[in-house]
Amino acid sequence: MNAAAKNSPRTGSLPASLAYAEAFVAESEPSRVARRKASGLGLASISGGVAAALTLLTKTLSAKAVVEIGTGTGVSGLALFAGMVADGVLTSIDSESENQAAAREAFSEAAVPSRRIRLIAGQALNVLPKLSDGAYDVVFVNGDPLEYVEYVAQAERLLRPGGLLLLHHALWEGKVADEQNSDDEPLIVREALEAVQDSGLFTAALLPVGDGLLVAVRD
Ligand SMILES: C[S@@+](CC[C@H](N)C(=O)[O-])C[C@H]1O[C@@H](n2cnc3c(N)ncnc32)[C@H](O)[C@@H]1O
Repeated sequence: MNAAAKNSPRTGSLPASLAYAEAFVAESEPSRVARRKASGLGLASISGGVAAALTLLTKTLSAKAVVEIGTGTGVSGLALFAGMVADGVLTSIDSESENQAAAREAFSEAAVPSRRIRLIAGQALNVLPKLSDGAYDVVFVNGDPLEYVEYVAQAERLLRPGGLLLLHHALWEGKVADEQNSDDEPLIVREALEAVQDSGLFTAALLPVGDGLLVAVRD
């Protein structure tokens, strides 16, 4: 095989490569437990690859103040805490207090001090407007996909210059890329991605990790 063929993305099995990439960083025991609880509650959690990306990005930024929309049982929160500075605070919003109770257990299991955890039970679109302008290093979006356009608008306001918008499910089960697909979720996710592109406020990359992770830095 010549060097060009060896480096071609078409060489070998793409599904096997993606599975390899997803499992590249080992998952912690508290994260495994939180993932199992999520399954029991019928909730989806971020994949191992997305978790690794969240930790990497928050660590690169030395993130101190992070907003999460969609706490779930804490799989993504654990990944964010793993990258944040030692006294960083995660503000995480979820409409279901049962999910947040499971997340609190996961954070306790991982020995995250309670002063670093700010869990807010409520509808994201009621809570987000109460958070301060330009005060956050990262906004991670994993709540109601039908509200993604509004979440992007809130992130524009909440992020400091140089802060990161991380939007999960950016490829929504492979349906966002299919422009003929007009299901509600992919339609709204597509609109949210276009809002980021058209705002002129972000420099973005769409990573094909997990179900798709939009990474956009606030200019
Ligand atoms: C996919 S789960 C989040 C999973 C979590 N990020 C993780 O990986 O561990 C989505 C969560 O968003 C919450 N949610 C859905 N709609 C919401 C809304 N409008 N406001 C706040 N939370 C919402 C759900 O209760 C659920 O816990």
